[in-house]
Amino acid sequence: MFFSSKNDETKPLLSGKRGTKWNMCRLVKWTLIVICLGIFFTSLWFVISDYEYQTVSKKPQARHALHISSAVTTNNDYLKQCAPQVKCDPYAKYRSVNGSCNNLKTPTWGAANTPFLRMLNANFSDGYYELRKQTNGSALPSPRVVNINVFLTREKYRTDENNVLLLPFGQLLAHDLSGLSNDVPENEFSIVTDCCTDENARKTFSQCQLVVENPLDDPVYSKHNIFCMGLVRSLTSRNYSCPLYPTTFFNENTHFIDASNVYGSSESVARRLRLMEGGRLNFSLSDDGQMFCPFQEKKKFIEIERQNSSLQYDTGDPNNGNQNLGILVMQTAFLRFHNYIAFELSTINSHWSDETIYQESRRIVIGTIQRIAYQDFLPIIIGEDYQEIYGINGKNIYDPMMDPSMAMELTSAALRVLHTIIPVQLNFMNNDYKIESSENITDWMLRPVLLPVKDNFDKLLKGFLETPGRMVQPSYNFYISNYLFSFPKQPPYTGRDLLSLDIARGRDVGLQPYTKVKHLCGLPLAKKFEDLIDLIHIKDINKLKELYHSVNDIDLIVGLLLEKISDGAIVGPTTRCLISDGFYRYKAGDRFFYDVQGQPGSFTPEQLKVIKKITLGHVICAISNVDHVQEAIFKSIDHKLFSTIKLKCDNEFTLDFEEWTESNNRQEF
Ligand code: HEM
Ligand SMILES: [Ca+2]
Repeated sequence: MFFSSKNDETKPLLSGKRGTKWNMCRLVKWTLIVICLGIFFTSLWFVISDYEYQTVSKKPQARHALHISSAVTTNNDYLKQCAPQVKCDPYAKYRSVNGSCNNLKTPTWGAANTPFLRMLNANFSDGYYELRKQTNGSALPSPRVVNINVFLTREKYRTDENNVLLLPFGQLLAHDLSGLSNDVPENEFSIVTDCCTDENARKTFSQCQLVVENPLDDPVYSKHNIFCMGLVRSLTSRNYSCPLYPTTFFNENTHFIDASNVYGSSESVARRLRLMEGGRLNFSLSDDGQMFCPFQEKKKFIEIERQNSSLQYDTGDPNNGNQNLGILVMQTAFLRFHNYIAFELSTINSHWSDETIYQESRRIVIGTIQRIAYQDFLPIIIGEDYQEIYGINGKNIYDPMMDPSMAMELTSAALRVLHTIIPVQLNFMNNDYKIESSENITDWMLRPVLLPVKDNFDKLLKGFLETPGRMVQPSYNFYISNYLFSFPKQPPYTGRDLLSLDIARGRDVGLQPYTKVKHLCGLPLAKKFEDLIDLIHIKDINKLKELYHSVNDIDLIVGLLLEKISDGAIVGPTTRCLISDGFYRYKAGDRFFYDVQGQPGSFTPEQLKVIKKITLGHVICAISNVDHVQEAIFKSIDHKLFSTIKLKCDNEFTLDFEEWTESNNRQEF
């Protein structure tokens, strides 16, 4: 209205070159015009200032000097060439299962089956897909040789102030944020090919380019005449009918922290995992009636059949849910927690539909995981002070300009630095703090058969809480460095080396070498090996000199593992920089983040207060028979010395969902 009247009124003024004769009529007319203009400009001022206020709050948050940004020009190619048209409901209260429509302007941002973000351009020797070479054109050293010479023999058997629980929670988080599958070579009869044993495979299948050569003097494998580790390359966007240049990799899981490994990253998986009754998730019962993820028939496992168990669980993360007993305990814990909340909510609101209970419970579970991730987990990894300075702790920092995608450098290198905390064994402990047994993690990979037996779930949880974790150090434990996924009913040395795998994966996805990423993080550029002295010990620099042609050839994860640990953190500065960047973006780029206000999916302020109080201790108390937990849930506390620090579940960790009562008129459904 206002603008159209403005247009009408201003027309004569703009084209006003007619002769003037001042009369009463004109005076009245001009007085009116002046008044109108006054009103117009005053209103315009208010509109502009309000608009400015709104746009300021919608602009990217003032980024701190520590923040980094992607320097890649091809990140948006997917949007231009392959992204589907997605229609979003801006008023939807619940996040979609596949993560789309979180960002209303770029609906595919953060959705499952969309590309990982690159912080630096891909580094392939042909610019497209071939593995990186050294700067002098020669092949990079075998990842196994790098492990043997730099890391393998320096393991320290020291324990940490953090407990083992940090590990499975960290892994749960890692696989919530990221999923990249192997591109398994199959022959024309769909039979999986082993790149090591099949002579022709290495020539025929490009996927086999990643096989690792074990040296003749390998301390473990050579004794058994094993000179090849059959690693394969990852699925690329081409497998999703999206040919991008250079080769681009898709995240199969939603990039957000949204418990996608509990609920699935697609509608079909989410539907399969639901009971469709009482808002609950589907489950199976063990012989003595305990709840577990649904049992599923042994399924055809990728690569070679390495699972020797008929039992597998169905989870939202088909690739990793059964990987080891630790992550399975977490999968089970959050499945139970969902069903616990669903039961509580259905008791309070007996008229709610299955859908409402499911979505509301899911929203609480996701909020809980996010809260634990940012309040309890992350400060241990990057340091409390740094997290604060970086701006990660800011409240309600949603920024629609923020790309929430997982970075390739983070998932294929920096987050994997936490593989150093994997211990050899997991302890089964009873409520009297007695270790009843211990099992090697590597003996039970993809074999979850131990979990539903007797009280093993509770005993594992208690063991996680009470066992000091492995001290972070530049070396993976010996078992995980040699015996990962050994063949069923075969000796452990038929397994692989996780560190070789991590180095190889970095090359597979085209990561830039360590020095370039370090520089992106604002740290000094290195021209010669000696320039690394600020962060890497001279002894290690000398070892690297023997392996790599130039300082600018060092694999990213190799440099990250060798960096001196930063104050207050358990990782070095480049790892910290990449993790901080990621976790800032997964928060600021998530419209459904639990503390975001003013969105259709926001918790009420009263509900938010409840969410902010739910710790992993509450979750453990709600879903297990563990009866005491410590408030600092990831800290290892000697129960003999500090028995009073352990709090009783019944007294201290009760949950109350009264704020979700519909009759409170706080909710509209
Ligand atoms: C017992 C504990 C763990 C084991 C046995 C384990 C093992 C593995 C294996 C075998 C892979 C696949 C490697 C590849 O093919 O490239 C992997 C990937 C990965 N791991 Fe771990 N891991 C563990 C814990 C953790 C933890 C605590 C973190 C970090 C908090 C972590 C972060 C990652 C990440 C980010 C990936 C890449 C995920 C993807 O995109 O698919 N892992 N891990
Ligand atoms: Ca996710």
